[in-house]
Amino acid sequence: MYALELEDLVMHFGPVRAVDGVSLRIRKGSVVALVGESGSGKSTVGRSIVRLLEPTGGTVRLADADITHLSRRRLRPHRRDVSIVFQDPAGSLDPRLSVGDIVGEPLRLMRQRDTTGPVAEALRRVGLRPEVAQRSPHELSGGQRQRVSIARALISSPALLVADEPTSALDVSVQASVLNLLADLQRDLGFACLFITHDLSAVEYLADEVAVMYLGQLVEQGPRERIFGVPAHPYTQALLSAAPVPNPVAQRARQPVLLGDDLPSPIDPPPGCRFHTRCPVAVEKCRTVVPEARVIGEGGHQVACHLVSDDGTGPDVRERPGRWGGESIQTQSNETGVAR
Ligand SMILES: Nc1ncnc2c1ncn2[C@@H]1O[C@H](COP(=O)(O)OP(=O)(O)OP(=O)(O)O)[C@@H](O)[C@H]1O
Repeated sequence: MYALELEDLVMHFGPVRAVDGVSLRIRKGSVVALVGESGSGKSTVGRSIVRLLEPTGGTVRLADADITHLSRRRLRPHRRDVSIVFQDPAGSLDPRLSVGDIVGEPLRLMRQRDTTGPVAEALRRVGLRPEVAQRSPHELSGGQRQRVSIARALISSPALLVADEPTSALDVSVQASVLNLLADLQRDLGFACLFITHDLSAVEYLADEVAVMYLGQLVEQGPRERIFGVPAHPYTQALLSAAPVPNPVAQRARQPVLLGDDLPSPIDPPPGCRFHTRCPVAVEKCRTVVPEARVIGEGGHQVACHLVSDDGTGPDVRERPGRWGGESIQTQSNETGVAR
């Protein structure tokens, strides 16, 4: 039933607690977006799933197989279960190889000898002509290179694709076409996808579910309509308030909640709720007690916040636009969480 199950995933780099207890499931054929600001640990989750990293703790299960600590050799049979597309196609494609060799490599690693036909088909699927197989990746544009990495990722028909900011290094003019391509391929081929992104409009367009990450942990997850319609966590609300909307009139009327300060260091995360140092509505409990994730609504909508009640009601920080964070919290919020 699930293409991916993460249970309490932990990934530390020495003292850096990049990922600190992430539990997430992706149903076969569904798209889950992983959002959160830069440095929250999204790429580290992605790299752990494809086992470019060996997790410090927890479990990674692909199509029912626990791959958390498998050796390179024992991972080989699971290559068909998952592929990854990186942000920067220039950095992820070996310039010494032809496009054909790059796209066909996953099949060769699975001991398939003649890859010409599948490579041509994979290129066609991503909108490139078969002749591109003879070219070198550096002769291609950024958008074409990203199509090559998508062709390579999908040639083995993986059950799960991890797409790590697949369009954010591209020229704005080609971002939409690559995003459309991914959406079409996902619909036609039916793979599940973990879509890591900053771009909330892309999330609304592509994702079935959304998981919101803050400083190594998930603060909220659930169906897309719930996350966009009734976001419960103050961090999710702040993220949504700052995202651009397509309508320029609505855009001008919007007043974002600006989170002051930078993301705290994952070396020494704040005690209690990790978001409390920047939260406009934090109360004393938030500074000391770690909030557990609880289901608050349909579709498994979960949130980890003391201030949200079991039926999902709670403060909406979008009613308090402006700049928040750092010392301002100490003086602007009181014990009931109401700003003075
Ligand atoms: N190999 C590493 N060694 C030490 N620290 C690392 C390593 N990789 C990532 N980190 C740290 O882990 C934290 C999470 O990084 P990660 O790249 O996963 O975040 P992210 O949410 O994907 O950010 P971005 O959107 O900028 O890619 C950051 O503080 C980062 O500096």
